[in-house]
Amino acid sequence: MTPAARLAAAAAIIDSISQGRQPADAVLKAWSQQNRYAGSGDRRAIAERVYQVLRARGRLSAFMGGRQDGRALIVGALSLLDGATLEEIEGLYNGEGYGPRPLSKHERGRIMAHEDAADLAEVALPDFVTADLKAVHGDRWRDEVEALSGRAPVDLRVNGLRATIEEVEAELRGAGLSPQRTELSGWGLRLDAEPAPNVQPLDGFQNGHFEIQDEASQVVGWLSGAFPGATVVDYCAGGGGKTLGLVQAMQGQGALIACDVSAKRLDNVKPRLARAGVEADLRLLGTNGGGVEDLNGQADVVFVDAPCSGSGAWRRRPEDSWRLTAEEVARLHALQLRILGQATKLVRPGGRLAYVTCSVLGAENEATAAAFEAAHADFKPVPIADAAHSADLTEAGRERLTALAQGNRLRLSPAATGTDGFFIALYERAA
Ligand SMILES: C[S@@+](CC[C@H](N)C(=O)[O-])C[C@H]1O[C@@H](n2cnc3c(N)ncnc32)[C@H](O)[C@@H]1O
Repeated sequence: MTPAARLAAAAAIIDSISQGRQPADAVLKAWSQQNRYAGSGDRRAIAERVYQVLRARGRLSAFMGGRQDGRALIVGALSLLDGATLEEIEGLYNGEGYGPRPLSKHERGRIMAHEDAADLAEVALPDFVTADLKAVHGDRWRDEVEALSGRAPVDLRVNGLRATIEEVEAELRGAGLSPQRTELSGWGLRLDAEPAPNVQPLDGFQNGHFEIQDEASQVVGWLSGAFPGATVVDYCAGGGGKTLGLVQAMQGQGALIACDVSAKRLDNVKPRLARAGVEADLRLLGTNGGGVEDLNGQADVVFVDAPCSGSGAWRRRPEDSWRLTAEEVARLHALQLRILGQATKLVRPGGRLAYVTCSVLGAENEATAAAFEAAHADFKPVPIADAAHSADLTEAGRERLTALAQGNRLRLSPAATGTDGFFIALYERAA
């Protein structure tokens, strides 16, 4: 494919991502299957262009005078992000072959405007998101916006029940990769996202020596208070990402009950448990919390990884950032409170409750924690500093997390910790 034909293909793919609800990855994969003439270099270049545009969509749309179509966004990217000159862009947009038609007067005018991407931070994300980040971070909101628009590395969690970190490092190096130890999690290894490391075929993955899991997602498990021999309920277990980390914190000893309202998601936990060589009691919950009555007042730790916007993972799924609405966030906030209320019943007197999201929004984090605290005087905030002694954290991690915490609440984010955005609030049920 010519460079111009790649741009035309990327524009069409961006349009189908905009018009549907499918993840960008799935749309790109479908396009590759339907366009077999595209070679691996074409597919890589097209995917890179699509992700570059998705990450900067708000800015590019503003730069192009509010247009949101794939063609305009790519013209904007060439000018604003790549720094291409008008002549260079006209060379690509000349209507020849499978390339895009020539530039319009309006498009030429936008290119001549010579704006700076950094000046467009205000419009990088939906307005209600920017307002939320400003309310939480004050002057530092720009850092959060910039970091959220970046690329995420690939983090692995070594399964200490099956392997040592040195063994996994050696296997990864043998496969030509360059793992770096993570700063906060004592079991984390970080790989560059580019070129995308393909770790799933490795023996270590197949044999459960490691899982793919963002460092912040590991850290919230280490802070949960799960200990060997405990009864731990993973209340919103989903596909089981945190479940496996919780079993590891329990050193495989005790009872782990993984619940979810989605049978399909719970099914996905089974092969992961088998690979990691651990067991959990999987329970399908009713939306009113039914199905775990036998555990009322029994759990040492209830871990609520609540449904949320997923905004903490926008580096990985940038298309979600402009699909989110303020109404959806309000719905999620109400759901988070309802689920927390249900989960409280399972905590034994003196036991722990951990509220977790992978969101960066105050509306789903501090606001939900504050509303929960106002309604549940019997749940006392536990300072993060008291939980940060976990041996699964690095020494630097213990210090850093203690310093970052605000009482019983902690935020991790691409800007603050170089991780996905996560939030945790810890409570203890009055004895
Ligand atoms: C953030 S995801 C959990 C991700 C999972 N813990 C992981 O690490 O892979 C939230 C989960 O909450 C579940 N959920 C939604 N409503 C729920 C409810 N009323 N009670 C319990 N879980 C619920 C969803 O099915 C979803 O799997």
